[in-house]
Amino acid sequence: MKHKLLIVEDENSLAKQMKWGLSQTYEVIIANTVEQARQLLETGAFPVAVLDLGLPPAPDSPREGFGILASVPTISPHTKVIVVTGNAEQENAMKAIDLGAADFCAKPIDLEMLRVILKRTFKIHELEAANRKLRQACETGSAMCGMLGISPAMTRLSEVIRQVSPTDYPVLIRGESGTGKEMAARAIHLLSHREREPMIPINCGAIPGNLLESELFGHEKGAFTGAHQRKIGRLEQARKGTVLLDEIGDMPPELQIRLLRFLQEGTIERVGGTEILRPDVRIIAATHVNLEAAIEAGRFREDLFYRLNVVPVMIPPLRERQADILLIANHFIREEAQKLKRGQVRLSPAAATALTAHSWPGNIRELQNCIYRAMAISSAGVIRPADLGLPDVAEPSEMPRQLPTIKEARKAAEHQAILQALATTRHNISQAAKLLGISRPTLHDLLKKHGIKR
Ligand SMILES: Nc1ncnc2c1ncn2[C@@H]1O[C@H](COP(=O)(O)OP(=O)(O)OP(=O)(O)O)[C@@H](O)[C@H]1O
Repeated sequence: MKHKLLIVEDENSLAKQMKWGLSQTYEVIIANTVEQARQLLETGAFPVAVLDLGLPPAPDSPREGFGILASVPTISPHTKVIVVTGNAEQENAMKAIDLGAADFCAKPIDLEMLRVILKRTFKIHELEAANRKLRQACETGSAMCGMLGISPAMTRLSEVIRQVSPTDYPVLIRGESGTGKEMAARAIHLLSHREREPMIPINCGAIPGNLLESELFGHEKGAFTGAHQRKIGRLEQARKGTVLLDEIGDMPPELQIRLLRFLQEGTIERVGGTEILRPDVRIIAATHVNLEAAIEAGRFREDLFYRLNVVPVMIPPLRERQADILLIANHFIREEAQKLKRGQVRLSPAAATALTAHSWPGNIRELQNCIYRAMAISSAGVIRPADLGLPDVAEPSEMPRQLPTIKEARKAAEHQAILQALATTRHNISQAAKLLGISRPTLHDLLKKHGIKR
């Protein structure tokens, strides 16, 4: 389904040209007047709007455009606005950004440029929508901003996240691939005072060094060949929000110096610019590599490491939080069943055992893929070990590093058995009690003892 795009433009020929150029990607709707624009925005159906500032009755001044822009937070708070300005109206563009526009595009419109800006703006809208969803999950208290987990390791992690969120300190999140580092960063953002502003993630390993520089810090028009327009970098764009620097270990050395300067002095300059800017953003960095080894090898600056590592947050691998496996697996099953419009789907007891016995080298992402695959091939609403691609009975691949005491082992086994029974019976207490060979009241007592919520 195409995203809806509102274009507010009184010049018919220009409106038609934009519609013609963008209709393949977006469902374009044109408003020629301020009144039409307001009515369409009030429907709340547009993630993004392109707004010409000069509109009748005053087409030669930005007055009407600024008027609409200022009312967007009230009439359609989630719509991102890209303003269109005359070529010589840099000042209006900056004022529009100040009033809350997401970006700007100069006339005459370069459709290629507009496409790039639109793609980015729709992406930001999408990220913010995901943030809102998670915030709702936080508010309902069903999970730590979507982060499910009942294992002791997750309980400790939740505490650290709650402590660090309200501070403005940089945070370094470490953990293996797929353990939930980005999710933890979102939780920190959502529980901070910056929650209503965007959290913008950048994968430092996926963008070549020179592009990463202007992506992060922005550039001025003419800063290098191909820099046709000023570009606002992510640090500026995130205003009052959070920037997540994912795979920070892959950041090139020259950018490490610029980032260090920002962390020390709070200032940046756009590439090719001289203006000193002070973006108000919080930095969260994440890595799955051993940064100490990268420092040793001369690939990562030690001074930057200490600046970023003010609060270290470690996400334990899934194999160290066995109690979470069935909880998270069942969550993915429910989510996927809803998406695929399937009725109830459950794990067979053997599948539940196979899931908990597997060592999950790819962590939660591997578990997620495994469940999605199983949902695609399983039939009759039951997932069996073969659907998961797991052996019927799997031995743990590693010796535990630290042996639990008998008391701890009993408690963990009890906890695990209860979770399995609940997962198998889809939380039917009578059936779960029967499976466990205990009475319903005893099971209720045990649920309370283990802090397991229905
Ligand atoms: N505790 C959790 N509860 C539910 N879902 C989770 C949890 N942790 C992670 N996920 C889900 O697992 C997937 C991987 O998480 P995420 O992208 O945050 O991991 P990551 O460590 O940042 O991965 P990578 O190192 O590959 O960037 C996502 O789909 C996320 O929603």
